[in-house]
Amino acid sequence: MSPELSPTEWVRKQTEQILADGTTDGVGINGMKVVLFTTLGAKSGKERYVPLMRVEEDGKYAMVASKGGAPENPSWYHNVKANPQVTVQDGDVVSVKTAREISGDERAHWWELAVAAYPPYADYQKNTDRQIPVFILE
Ligand SMILES: C[C@H](OP(=O)(O)OC[C@@H](O)[C@@H](O)[C@@H](O)Cn1c2nc(=O)[nH]c(=O)c-2cc2ccc(O)cc21)C(=O)N[C@@H](CCC(=O)N[C@@H](CCC(=O)O)C(=O)O)C(=O)O
Repeated sequence: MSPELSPTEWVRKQTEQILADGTTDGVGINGMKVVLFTTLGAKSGKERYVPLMRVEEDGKYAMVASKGGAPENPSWYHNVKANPQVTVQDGDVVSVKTAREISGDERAHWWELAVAAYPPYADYQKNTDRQIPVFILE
């Protein structure tokens, strides 16, 4: 059973391209890199593809639950909380990592990395009083 694609058209298309190419290298947003995560549904138990911006340091990755600055967290946030084992595809390299939500100074460091990788994150945070959750995968 292969993981579910997003019901969101543009996201599904990017995921399909990654799967067809066998690498994330051909997909991006305004030239900024994307990584393909696979999460396990908290309720459905289904595997789900979740492409996110690439935020990486020393082999560790962040998952930034921005959802464009929406008032609510993305559904995948609940999936990762419930099932912290997440598959990561960066380029053509696939690994399985464990996610944990971060806060305080650790989050501040990774937020800086995230905004450097994808500046719109700063605008998304301005647009909502929800503190955008950040996971680290290692
Ligand atoms: C649309 C919805 O997606 P979502 O999980 O809310 O996530 C919304 C977006 O964050 C997600 O589409 C991201 O991939 C969008 N996205 C980014 N989203 C971000 O939040 N941050 C990013 O940096 C980001 C970058 C990005 C780059 C490329 C790209 O193509 C997409 C990108 C969705 O997939 N819903 C499904 C599944 C819902 C689900 O996961 N249900 C869980 C239960 C969840 C629960 O317990 O509430 C289950 O199956 O058990 C559905 O409604 O059927």
